[in-house]
Amino acid sequence: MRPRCAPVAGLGTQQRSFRAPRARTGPGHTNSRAARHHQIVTAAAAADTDIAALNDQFGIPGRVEVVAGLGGLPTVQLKHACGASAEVTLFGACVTSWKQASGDEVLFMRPDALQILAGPDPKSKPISGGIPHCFPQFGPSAAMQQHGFARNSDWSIAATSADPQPDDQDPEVTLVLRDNEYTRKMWPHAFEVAYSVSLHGELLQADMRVQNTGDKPFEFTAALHSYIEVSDVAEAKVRGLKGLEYLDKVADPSNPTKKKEEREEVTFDGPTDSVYLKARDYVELDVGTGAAVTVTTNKWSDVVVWSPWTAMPDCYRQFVCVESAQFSTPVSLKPGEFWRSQAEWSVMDL
Ligand SMILES: O=P(O)(O)OC[C@H]1O[C@@H](O)[C@H](O)[C@@H](O)[C@@H]1O
Repeated sequence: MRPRCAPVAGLGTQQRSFRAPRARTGPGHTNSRAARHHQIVTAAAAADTDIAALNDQFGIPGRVEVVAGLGGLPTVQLKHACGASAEVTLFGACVTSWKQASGDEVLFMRPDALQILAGPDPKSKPISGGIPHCFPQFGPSAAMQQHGFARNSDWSIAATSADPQPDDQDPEVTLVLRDNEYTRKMWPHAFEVAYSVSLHGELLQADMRVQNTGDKPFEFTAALHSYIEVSDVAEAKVRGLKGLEYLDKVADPSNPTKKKEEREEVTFDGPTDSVYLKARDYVELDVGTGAAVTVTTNKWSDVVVWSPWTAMPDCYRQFVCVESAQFSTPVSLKPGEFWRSQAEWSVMDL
């Protein structure tokens, strides 16, 4: 990623741009074709993965398109009027691309990102890279895959939208995942996760809502596992963590050591796997090109910083994960209750 030419509006803790909750329209509601191209497209969640049919149902010309994305996977492409774009796959609801108006990619896809398509069981491996999910656990645990099943599941499109004002065309997609036979085998709970991804100029926003739709309480942990491209891991620095306690998982992930971060800037000279507890709502990653990626959150309690170092010899120099997580305090939901959290990423010139 090269530095951007101009600063992005809405950076930092003072200029949070989380929007008011948007009412969700229930199943069966579909707008006329003309109306939906101007405002909101909403429909019953589509399980169908036929790309053309999905595009016909949810596409908004010039702003939202369902395409064959990474590895041919059905993917929702968001395009902002400023030239920025993002892509979200239905498999895993993974943000596989986020580009600035210049065309520069911000996220990193690992070379093994497409392993899912090669294996005999496509649900055995998540997409490695971009912004995948961890739900209902930020792992590991014996009960299921390392970071839960959400990133190994097929999500459905619930709605797309693009605001009609010429200067505020913010494309958005909302994907949903509900419990099903596959999830109940590992986690016997009824739930719905709604996940909205939107572009506001060059800024990327994600809004996650988890609801308990069953008749017994459950607990979960979660994360947005963002892989961010850096010029070289040795040049990368994470700011905003000083003074925080963290769990150092490098020596033994299941028995981490608690430490206190004394550094103003966290740098990398070996494997790093740290969960910063009760973190602030703003952290930035200096990517070493004269730009930083900022992460501003609402309700995510922790920040994870991960570099595999030479455990991934082909790619470790090219990325750092700075993740927004809910790990130190698992969320408990009673029947009918829901939890919501948001994160936004932007690029800032230094
Ligand atoms: O599942 P992925 O995408 O390969 O990421 C694995 C890593 O994810 C990080 O969030 C964890 O802190 C690491 O312990 C783990 O190794």
